[in-house]
Amino acid sequence: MSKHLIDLVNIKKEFDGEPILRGINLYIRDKEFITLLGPSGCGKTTTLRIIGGFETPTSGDVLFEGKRLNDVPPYKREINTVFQRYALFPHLNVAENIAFGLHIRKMPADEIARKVSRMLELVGLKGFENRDVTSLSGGQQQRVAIARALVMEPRVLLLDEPLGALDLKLRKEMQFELKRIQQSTGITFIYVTHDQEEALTMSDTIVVMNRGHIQQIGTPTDIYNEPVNAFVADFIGESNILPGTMLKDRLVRFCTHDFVCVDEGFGEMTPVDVVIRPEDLKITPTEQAQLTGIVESIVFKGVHYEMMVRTEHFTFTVHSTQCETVGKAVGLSVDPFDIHIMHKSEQEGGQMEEKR
Ligand SMILES: Nc1ncnc2c1ncn2[C@@H]1O[C@H](COP(=O)(O)OP(=O)(O)OP(=O)(O)O)[C@@H](O)[C@H]1O
Repeated sequence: MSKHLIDLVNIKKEFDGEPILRGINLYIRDKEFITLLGPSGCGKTTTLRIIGGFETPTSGDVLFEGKRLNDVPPYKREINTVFQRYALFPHLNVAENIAFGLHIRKMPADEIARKVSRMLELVGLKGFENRDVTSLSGGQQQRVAIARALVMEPRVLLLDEPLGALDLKLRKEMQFELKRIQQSTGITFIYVTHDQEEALTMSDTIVVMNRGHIQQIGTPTDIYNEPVNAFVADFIGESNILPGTMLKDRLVRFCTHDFVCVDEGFGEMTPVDVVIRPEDLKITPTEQAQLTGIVESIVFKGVHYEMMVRTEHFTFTVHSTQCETVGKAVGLSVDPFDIHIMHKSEQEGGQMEEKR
């Protein structure tokens, strides 16, 4: 999994003079599962459509194995797409839907039958070949749509929020299925979602986007544990983000106290964002704690309790398996390894870090 399959080189896109992509630089490796993740409107779908050839960039190049792809029409690209609203042909049964593209290619019938059968097995729909597609559940229909795209044996599959229309339980199942399908076929998957959990579960690489900029590229662990700025930290998981000042290496001040941290490389007296995940704050007896506060609210979240703890300068979100009581004075402690220091978030982006 090392070769660059696709390169996006300084891609810019404007709609009616409005910049939507502001210089996207990204390489995609052969056989990887890469996810474009970001809030609604950040430009994920536009990026995907440019890769698919459904949209032309205002400037910049799309390369496929080093060759410029800009002027190659979608049907000549070794790329296929699965959309959120899987447009299946309602008058064709499951097998006929999957076989459709192969018929267009005038493939011999026995070969088509073999490929369709393999696809039905791959997506877990063996025995459904003669079913009317309109009689299938949403998840089953989406499997047919995926099989229909995969049977064409593209090098790359583009998936634009393909699970968006499914309920939560089915989504989880399909996430697992898609990952398995991607691994067993070795096809490069470029996946678009605004759901951070989905991105963390499925991807080899996550590209976090905001307002037409890439904010960070990395593995799920990198992105979760080492977000480059407060935007990524906040978007990828709930976080406490506090204004702070770097006093000197490994000493940061926030909430008027000084804390030891492990991050370094910031100048003295640099204003920074201090990011602490809710699960990294430990409730401790007040006399031993670094910070003290009052529990303002408690919500049971299934696996943990989410508590808001108001200290003198900041209200922290704390996740704990132990339930406190509203109004109680508690202490909060945090390990130096769990204090993440970031340069002040540049909301317009520009800050991009690649770690892979
Ligand atoms: N054909 C178009 N004409 C004009 N504006 C467009 C066009 N396509 C997209 N846009 C605008 O570009 C911006 C980015 O859209 P895009 O669909 O790429 O975002 P996204 O990150 O995929 O969001 P979502 O998750 O909501 O689909 C939006 O503001 C959208 O309105």
